[in-house]
Order: sequence, then C-alpha cells, then structure tokens
Amino acid sequence: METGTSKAPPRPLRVALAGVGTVGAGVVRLLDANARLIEARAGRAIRVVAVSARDRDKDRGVDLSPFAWCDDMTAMAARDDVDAVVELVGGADGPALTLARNAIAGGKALVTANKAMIAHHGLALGEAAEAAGVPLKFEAAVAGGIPIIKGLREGAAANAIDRVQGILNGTCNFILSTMEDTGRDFADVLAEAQAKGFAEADPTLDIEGIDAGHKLAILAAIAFGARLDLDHVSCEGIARVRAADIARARDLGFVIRLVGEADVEQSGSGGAARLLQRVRPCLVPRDHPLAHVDGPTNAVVAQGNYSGRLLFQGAGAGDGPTASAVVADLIDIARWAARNGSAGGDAGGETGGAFSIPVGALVAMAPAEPGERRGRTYIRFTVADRPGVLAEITAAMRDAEVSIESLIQQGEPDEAGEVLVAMVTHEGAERCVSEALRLLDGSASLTAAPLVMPILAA
Ligand SMILES: NC(=O)C1=CN([C@@H]2O[C@H](COP(=O)(O)OP(=O)(O)OC[C@H]3O[C@@H](n4cnc5c(N)ncnc54)[C@H](O)[C@@H]3O)[C@@H](O)[C@H]2O)C=CC1
Ligand SMILES: N[C@@H](CC=O)C(=O)O
Ligand code: NA
Repeated sequence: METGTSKAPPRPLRVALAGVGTVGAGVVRLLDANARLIEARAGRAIRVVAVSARDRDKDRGVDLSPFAWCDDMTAMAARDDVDAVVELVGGADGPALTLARNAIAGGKALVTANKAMIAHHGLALGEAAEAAGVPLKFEAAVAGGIPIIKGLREGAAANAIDRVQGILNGTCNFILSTMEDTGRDFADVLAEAQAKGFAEADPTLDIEGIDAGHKLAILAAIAFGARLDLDHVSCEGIARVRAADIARARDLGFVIRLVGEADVEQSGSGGAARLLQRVRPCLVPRDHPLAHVDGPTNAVVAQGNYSGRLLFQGAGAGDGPTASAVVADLIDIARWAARNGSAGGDAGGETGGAFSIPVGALVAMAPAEPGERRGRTYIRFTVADRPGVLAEITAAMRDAEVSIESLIQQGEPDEAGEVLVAMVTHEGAERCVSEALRLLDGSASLTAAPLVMPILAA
C-alpha cells in the first residue's frame, strides 16, 4: 500500500579505523564485500570514514582513497563525523591506550582486538566506558574469529561457569601442529606464521605464552565474573619444546598443545573463591577435544552448570576471521545506537557492560595454590652421557614420592654429547613433582633445566 511518505534511511554508523595492518585491512575488505548483508542485519550501513596508520603510502592491497587519512589517530577519534572507533594498532600502552582513553572520554564507542591492552587496562577502560555511557567491545581480542565472548556472556549467560580451558594462540598452535605433521624446524614455521599475519608484531608474546595469558585473563573475567588479574596468570611458552618431545609424545599417544586453563575453587563451605590461571604446553590425549585442533585454529571448552560442556572452535588468528569478530562488534554497536537514537546512552544497561556485569560488581579473587592438584606429568631431562645419571633422577623421584610410570632414554647422545630422558609419572600431587625438581636443582648430571608438561585428563 502506498502511504505517500517515504522514511529516510537511518544514518550510517561512521567508523574511524586506527591501524590498517593485517586485521585493519581485513576489516576494510569485509565491510566492502558484505556491505549489503551487514546493512540489513545492523539496520544501517557501517561506513569507514577515516583511517590512521604509520605509513600512508604502504600498499596494503585495499583502497584507502575513499577515507580521510589522519596522521594523528587520537585527533581522528575526536572528529564530529565519527560514531565508533576501531583500534587495531596493538600494544598494551602507548598510542593504542591513549586513543582508547580519549575515544571513550569523547563519547565514542570503542572496538578493539587488542588483548594486551584489555588484559592490562580493561578494568579502567571498562569503568570509563560505563561512566561515559558508551560501548567497549573486544570480541576479536580472545580467540580471534570464534564468538567466545558473545558465546559466554550471551549464549551461556544463565550458567555458572567454574572452568575454562583452551587453545588460545594461533601462532603456537600452528607451530606445534606443523612441526608434528611435517618435522619442520621451529624457526622456519614461526617465520611462516609471521608471513601469514598470525603472529604479534613482537612474536615473543606468542611463543612465551604471554598472548595466551592475556586472553585467558580476559576469558576468566567474562566467564567467572572475576576482576581481571593478569598478575597471577602463570605463563610458560613453547620455546623449549623440541622436535624430540613432539615425537616422544606422539609415541605415547599424545599431541603437544599450548593450553590455557582457568578455574575457580571455593575454599571451604562458604569460603572465598580462588582463581587459578595458567598457560602451559601440555600433553593432550588423542581422545581429548583439544587434540585435533590444528594450524591457527583455537578452541575453548567451558563447563556450564546447566549447559554442560560447551566447545567453541574456529580460526584464532588471521585477517578474515579477526575482521569477522571486529565487524560483529560494530554491528552490535549499530543496533544499540539505533535503540538509543545515537552513539550515546546506557551502553551497559542491556548487555551488562564490557565484562558481562559492571566492572564494580566483578569479584576480586585471590590466586589459588595448585600444589595439591593431582595429575600425570611428562618431564624431559637433558642429561650428560655418563653413568649414574638415571639413578640420581629416580632417587629424587623416590625421595619426593613421585611414582614413575615410564622412563625412556634416547638411544644415542646428540652432537653436544647430551641425552634426552623422557619420564611420565603416575597421577600424583603437583607439589611432589616440584619437590623432585628442587632436589635435582643444580645437579651436574643435568645439562639444562628439565621441561615439565602436564598431561591433560581425557
Ligand atoms: N593478526 C591477527 O591474527 C590478530 C591480531 N589481533 C590484534 O589486532 C591488533 C592489530 O594486529 P595486526 O593487524 O596483526 O597488526 P599489524 O602490525 O599488521 O598492524 C598494525 C597497524 O597499526 C599501525 N601502527 C602500529 N603502531 C603505530 C603507531 N605507533 N602509530 C600509528 N600507527 C601504528 C601500523 O602502521 C599498522 O597499520 C593487535 O592488537 C593484535 O594483537 C587480534 C587477533 C588476531
Ligand atoms: N598472535 C595471535 C593473534 C590472535 O590473537 C595468535 O597467534 O593467536
Ligand atoms: Na573472539
């Protein structure tokens, strides 16, 4: 039926994009390629109006000419024709943080993929966003393209969750699974991960487990309603994992994966909740859901008290998947802005703020002590090729009450005259393994610190 009046289309959500590297260029491509479906789903078009990066003339494979170029990204965020700022620069502090603070203070919605910044400053930024009444969103910061933040804060919102476990770094997973499949060298596979855009600008953040630690801390805050506590995330990376460990694990029926685990334990009846957060290379049994996660794929297992076990899996790094998460956040902001009539209003009211609940309601949890936790452990010793070494190791195990399930010595010493000895323990308390290693500390028989990897329960 003709009414004679035609409604003007809603104003587009106008976006300022800071950082046009792997992810930023992916966002430009995705907004262009899927413009029509995004507009239909968001209820309005989403348009980049201004961009900022370090090098204006660099060829990024995307056409930036339709957008205003701004040398100063913080000034860009303050433009009157910008509703939402997307921060894809990276770095916990520096220009990314200055931009984020100023954008929020200036009443702009903020989307970021920057897990380092959120892990370090997420509480302060979340409080600032609540005070300013603007959305702060960071789906891309945890497990790239997997909608894990949405999944936990919306899909699993009715559940108490007391444990999350996952593969949270695409670069490390790519390295470990490629080394396992092809026998290629660590440095060579890392270089490929960098070339594919998976790695951080400083790849030591990936291989030392720090990037996975950032993501785990954010995940724990979302899943458990805990105050972000990066200081108590213990991180161990994959740099010390050798091809020989991968081969030995395979012979024993395991794969090696960098796994982040966080859980909440209640100390006593009605006692305070304690939070354990750690990232470590682990031996994963072949029938565990994380064992078949290969390449830059990430996966998160969350245990809800009504949903049961939830498994989220998908691409954890790379331009397309990460852009998908960034643009999903922008679509949420466009929908929210439509409900609120602008990019202002009660940003947290409907969705619980950046962390599911207001920052002030997050619970400060003391770190849990893992010593009494029980499990099986893989320990790889690098030893001098001389008599008595195995006796010394097994004596330390006996004295620390560690029960040995198997002990495998590599056949021949390597060029450096070193021999690898791989041990698997029976299930026992973690403190016993720590005590055995303390007894061996400084031993002349060991040529390097032992590599300790827990064996995940199936
Ligand atoms: N690459 C990936 O797969 C993923 C990356 N992320 C995060 O997304 C963010 C961006 O990552 P990438 O796109 O991979 O990084 P990138 O290094 O490819 O791009 C960074 C961009 O920021 C610009 N930039 C950096 N420092 C700057 C400065 N001081 N002033 C002005 N511009 C500056 C660079 O010119 C470049 O355009 C980071 O926080 C990263 O941790 C998150 C998930 C996945
Ligand atoms: N460097 C990160 C990128 C995504 O967060 C990774 O490898 O996972
Ligand atoms: Na995600």
